[in-house]
Amino acid sequence: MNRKLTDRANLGQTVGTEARFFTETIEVETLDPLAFFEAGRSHYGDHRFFWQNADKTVKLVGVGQAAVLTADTHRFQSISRQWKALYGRLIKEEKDMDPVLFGGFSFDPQTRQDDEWTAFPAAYFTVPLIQLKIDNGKTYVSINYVTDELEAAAQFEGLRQERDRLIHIAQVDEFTLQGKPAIVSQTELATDRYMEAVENVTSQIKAQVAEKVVIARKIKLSFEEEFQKATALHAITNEQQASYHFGLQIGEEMFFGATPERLVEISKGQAYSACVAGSIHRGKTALEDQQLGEQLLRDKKNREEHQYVVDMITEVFSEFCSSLHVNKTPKLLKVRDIQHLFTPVEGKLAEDQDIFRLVEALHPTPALGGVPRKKALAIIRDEEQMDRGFYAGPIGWTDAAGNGEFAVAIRSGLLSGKDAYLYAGGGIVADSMPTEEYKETWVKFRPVLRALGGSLHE
Ligand SMILES: C=C(O[C@H]1C=CC=C(C(=O)O)[C@@H]1O)C(=O)O
Ligand SMILES: [Mg+2]
Repeated sequence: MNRKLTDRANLGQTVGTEARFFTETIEVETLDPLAFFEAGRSHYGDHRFFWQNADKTVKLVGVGQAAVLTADTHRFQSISRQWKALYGRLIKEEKDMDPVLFGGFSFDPQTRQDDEWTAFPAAYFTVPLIQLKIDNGKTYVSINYVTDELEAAAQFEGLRQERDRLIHIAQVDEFTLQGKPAIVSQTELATDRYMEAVENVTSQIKAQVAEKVVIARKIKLSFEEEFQKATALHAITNEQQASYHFGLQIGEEMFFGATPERLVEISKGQAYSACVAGSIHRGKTALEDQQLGEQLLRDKKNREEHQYVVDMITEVFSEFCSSLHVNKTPKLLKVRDIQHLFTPVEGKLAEDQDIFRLVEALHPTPALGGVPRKKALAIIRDEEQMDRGFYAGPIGWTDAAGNGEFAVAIRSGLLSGKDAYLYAGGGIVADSMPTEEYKETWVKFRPVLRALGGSLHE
């Protein structure tokens, strides 16, 4: 039994057969998405989300819940089915935007469950009550409302007032962020276990039990006071520019991060993914940076880490797409602290496919799981001895038209009261060295560590 799910059974609205799903959109003057997120705190402080894609053409903020979809078994199909049932009841005019379904999946529902992740079920998605969408520079605010009652006009009018209140606060009131609270402690959890795990995994790979396995570890930070969620999001958006920025708040907890890795985007019938695996740090000078990049492109161990991901994503795309494009050799993807090997994958999505099927087929890629997938997951469960929660899982959005985007939730952490849990890992292949992998995780911890004011281990 999944205790997380039973804990959450009373949350949100179920979709009854009589339910109707109303939406209404207005276009407004530009506003700061974080100011809107913060404006929602007093009334909807327990349920908010924030998202922006890597090129910042799509920004989303949701506050409150019009509907909540959760799932335990067959979680990808279950969310897809629930979403179809819900938007099948959608009543909208042409000028109205599609409501957004936002959420994510945990990395591995079969792993052990640690207390910090209790609020996060194996799959959690929400349609916000009030939704901000900035799409190619235009700003839209929608109200979404699901009801069984025949007479919903009064509630809807109340929501319009709420919408206007939030817009006003975000546009007019001064938006002040609280400072970062002082850190009481920063603890590496089970570093010895991590080093041993990397050692064991390389031996298993040499013995041909698996080909590649990603092993991760965590750091715990404790603060003098609770870390304000908007402050954490503001800090992370300034950390690592060319990345997806996300925050998903469920009750007191918020999972957030800045990931450079797209899992899948569907836009107008095209599907896009990215193989991101294999890493080296940034150079201190432009020249050193370039030399490090060239070294990474030539490095056998990193190319091997990368190739497993390319092979797997290519295989999935050949199954789901009618045509396909994959580059033969990787490029470099440079973000603030790290450079990765990067191969974009693109295809024309076959008829009758949906984003949840693709997410299911792709998750976890060998950039976060391993090869073969099942064996790698079993080794991760045995060796890591921790609950990754939503770290390394798919996080993102979709709409009724079938468009949407999911990123791989790495470079991420969970804010939980006065504590934060940060996660980072790396792909282990036969030639991996525990001390080198350990160093690589420190580089990957940096964006969230810096955002929270932790010490970087330089
Ligand atoms: C597992 C992580 O990164 C993955 C993504 C890119 C590069 C990776 C690597 O070089 O090991 C990892 O596969 C992480 O950031 O926690
Ligand atoms: Mg690596």
